[in-house]
Amino acid sequence: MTQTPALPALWPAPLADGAVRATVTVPGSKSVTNRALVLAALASEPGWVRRPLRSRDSQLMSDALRALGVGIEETVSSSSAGDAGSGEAWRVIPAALHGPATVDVGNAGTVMRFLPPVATLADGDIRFDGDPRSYERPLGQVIEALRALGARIDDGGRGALPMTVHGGGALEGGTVEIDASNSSQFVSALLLSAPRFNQGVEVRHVGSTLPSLPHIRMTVEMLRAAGAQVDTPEAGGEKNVWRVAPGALLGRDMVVEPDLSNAQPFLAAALITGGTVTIPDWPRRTTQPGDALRSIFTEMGGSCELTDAGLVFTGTGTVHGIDVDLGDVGELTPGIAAVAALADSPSTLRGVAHLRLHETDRLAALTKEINELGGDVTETADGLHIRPRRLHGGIFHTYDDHRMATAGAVIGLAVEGVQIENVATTAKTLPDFPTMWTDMLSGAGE
Ligand SMILES: O=C(O)C1=C[C@@H](OP(=O)(O)O)[C@@H](O)[C@H](O)C1
Ligand SMILES: C=C(OP(=O)(O)O)C(=O)O
Repeated sequence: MTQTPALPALWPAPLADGAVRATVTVPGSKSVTNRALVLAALASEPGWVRRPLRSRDSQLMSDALRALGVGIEETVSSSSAGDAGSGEAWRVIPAALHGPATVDVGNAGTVMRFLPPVATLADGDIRFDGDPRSYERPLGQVIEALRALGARIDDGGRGALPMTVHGGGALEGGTVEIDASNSSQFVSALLLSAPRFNQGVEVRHVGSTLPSLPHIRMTVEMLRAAGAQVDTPEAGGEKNVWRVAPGALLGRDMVVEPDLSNAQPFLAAALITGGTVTIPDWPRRTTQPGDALRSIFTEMGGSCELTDAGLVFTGTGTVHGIDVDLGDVGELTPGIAAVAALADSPSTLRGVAHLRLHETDRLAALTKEINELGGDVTETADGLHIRPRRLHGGIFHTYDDHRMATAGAVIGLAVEGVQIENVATTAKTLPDFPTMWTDMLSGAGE
């Protein structure tokens, strides 16, 4: 990670003085990095995580796994995987998991959901704590599911953090029902550790909706790549039922794809300024929800092409409103809302009620912050109505939410005088964002 110079409490978002033309290399996916770390830590032999994301969320994950006894050596190397694998690489050396230990989850959904099942396999007490917001983010369903599978957890009756998992060195596993309508991460959490449960797991989602399905597919694909046997609804199984058989996970050489959701502000910059931004290494096939930006931002007025140089995205400078269900790709909502506020027609963003439980209540935060710049946004039961208005400068508050900060920067490209409060919060998944943003505006890589 490059050392970012101290950032001001209020960061003046730069205004674009013309069409943006840049090539932007986006760091590794948070979701892939943190899954790769968990799977490598639970494997029966050492493995590699190549091109990992270095950010607060991945640091919290690796610190936590180290606290449980896992070895993680950070190296720079070349690999037999060729160019795709060269650069930074973490060697993960699994070990018997030990308590007592303390895990700081920060405000990382992946850490607070994926690690309690891992902690049940440790031979002692694992205390989980985190940022104040982590106490409010839903975890009760994971706690109850783990109890049903044989775990002992002391959460003081809160169904939330802080809590202690009394690891017994093993977990029985078996069949469990869970309502994952508040977060797909509940399902991913139970599946990721399940090869190590005595009976594996059968997870039955019983809620009315299930957000972020691509992230569950990511979990399944990465489990399979690590040698796990997984049955899914897609493979002809029962709807909303996933099964993972018990068995050893293999030590793999995993190359992390660029974080396509973090490519969003840069693509948005091309869209709204009528410029062109190229994102190298955009995968031709991926489970990342950010891939949906190709179609969503095309519908909003841009065009794109997957070339050998990466994804080349071009805007016309005219942005259209959109009516779209973002239930599968909820983490894209703040960036889409920012673009929609600059469009030539209204937008309706649906299917994202669960965003009220993310880093902050994103529906309330987007409504308030865009409206304070002169916008006209209203919350609906499951999303936002955005009627574009001429916006003016002002302070864009971020509520410790990395995607609020990048959304504010997108608006600031087109609206003079936008100041982003605590832009440093982008360190959650994209620590170099302010530098990357100014580099993009100076035409870096062209
Ligand atoms: O499993 C994952 O890596 C994620 C799943 C999604 O969570 P929700 O299902 O809670 O939205 C997504 O929003 C989050 O950024 C990452
Ligand atoms: C919802 C998000 O993060 P988390 O992994 O903390 O849930 C996100 O990155 O948009």
